[in-house]
Amino acid sequence: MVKQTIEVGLGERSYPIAIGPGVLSQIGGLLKTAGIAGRYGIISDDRVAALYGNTVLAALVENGVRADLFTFPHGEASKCLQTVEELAGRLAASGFDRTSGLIALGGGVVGDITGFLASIYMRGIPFVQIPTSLLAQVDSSVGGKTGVDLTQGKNLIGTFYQPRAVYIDTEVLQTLPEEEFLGGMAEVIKYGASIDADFFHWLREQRDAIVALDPAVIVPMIRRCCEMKAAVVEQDEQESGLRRILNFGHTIGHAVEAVSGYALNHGFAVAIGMRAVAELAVRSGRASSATAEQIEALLHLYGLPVAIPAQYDRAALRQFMRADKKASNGRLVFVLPVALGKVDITDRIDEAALDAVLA
Ligand SMILES: NC(=O)c1ccc[n+]([C@@H]2O[C@H](COP(=O)([O-])OP(=O)(O)OC[C@H]3O[C@@H](n4cnc5c(N)ncnc54)[C@H](O)[C@@H]3O)[C@@H](O)[C@H]2O)c1
Ligand SMILES: O=C(O)C(=O)C[C@@H](O)[C@H](O)[C@H](O)COP(=O)(O)O
Ligand SMILES: [Zn+2]
Repeated sequence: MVKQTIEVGLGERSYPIAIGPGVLSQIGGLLKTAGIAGRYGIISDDRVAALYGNTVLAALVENGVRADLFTFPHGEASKCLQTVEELAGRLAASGFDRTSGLIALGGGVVGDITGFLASIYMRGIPFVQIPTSLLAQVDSSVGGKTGVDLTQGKNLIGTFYQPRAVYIDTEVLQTLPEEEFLGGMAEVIKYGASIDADFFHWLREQRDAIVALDPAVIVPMIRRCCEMKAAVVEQDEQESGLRRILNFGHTIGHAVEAVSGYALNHGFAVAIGMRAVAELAVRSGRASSATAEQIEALLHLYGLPVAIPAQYDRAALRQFMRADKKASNGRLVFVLPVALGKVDITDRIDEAALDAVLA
């Protein structure tokens, strides 16, 4: 199948997203067009590096590019300042300078860390994304949000820093554990529920082909998500308004993820957060129960969790929600689904309704 390309139009910071099976086998040639003159540091986690690190390394070496591979332990616990500091130290000790570039080879954790590191190493060096999880291919590799977690909450340290290019090889999804694939489907469903009702219905109709990783549906599905994200980011790169819609399900989702001690994957937490906020929309009189039921049914269809586990401390959930970046002047901000494919952003939420949803 031929590789497809989408452009993220951000003026001088515009970049291409190449999507298709076999992109990784062409990566040496593709990277030549990314405009990075010097050495490459490939940043990956231990799991992804074991699967694909040498492929990328060899492709660069074959194309006459000097490259080194740096890894850290997989998992959200690595998404912290300590990992960034350690990687920066290793780059400096290996002689990486301002002509160098980074490659994020992995899921969203690798992408967020690498983008953040690239944005601050020697006050900024270029980087490219090679996302290998579904979640990273449909969401985190596009749009330039980078960062790490604090014990106080998710993504509390970070920058907006766009990659030079995004290279999506859909074949790498063959090795992705099922749970991680389903986590990615939560962000896919997010786009349908919040932006595109037709896409939402398509996801229901194509469920069997999607979970079977049929390229005839996987490639267009990833492409459509990237198109929607690019369109939002082009209009509101630094989230002064519209971009908040990409946070649908995240106000409660991020808190659920944090209370789980990051044991719950991000996508599962977002699924729980989307169902919770759909119920909140109904209880606030902003959405019909039919809309909430359709969202919950699609999450179920993909085997995603929808209930906040009973053992999660509700006071701790509230505390993490208050620490969210979108809270302002002590008021929580929610992205409410008012109809399929349409959301409202509001800080006017009835406390009793929120209490009922969290209960
Ligand atoms: N920057 C953004 O816009 C943005 C958007 C959404 C999510 N995120 C962040 O992304 C992170 C979640 O990303 P994630 O779900 O990719 O998690 P992840 O990066 O931890 O990857 C999930 C697991 O899958 C493994 N893996 C990845 N690709 C693989 C492959 N092809 N084969 C086998 N194993 C593979 C990884 O080693 C890891 O163990 C969270 O930190 C979240 O906050 C950021
Ligand atoms: O790109 C965005 O904008 C998003 O909100 C995408 C989200 O899926 C993602 O989880 C993002 O990292 C959340 O950002 P945050 O600023 O709310 O922490
Ligand atoms: Zn997310």
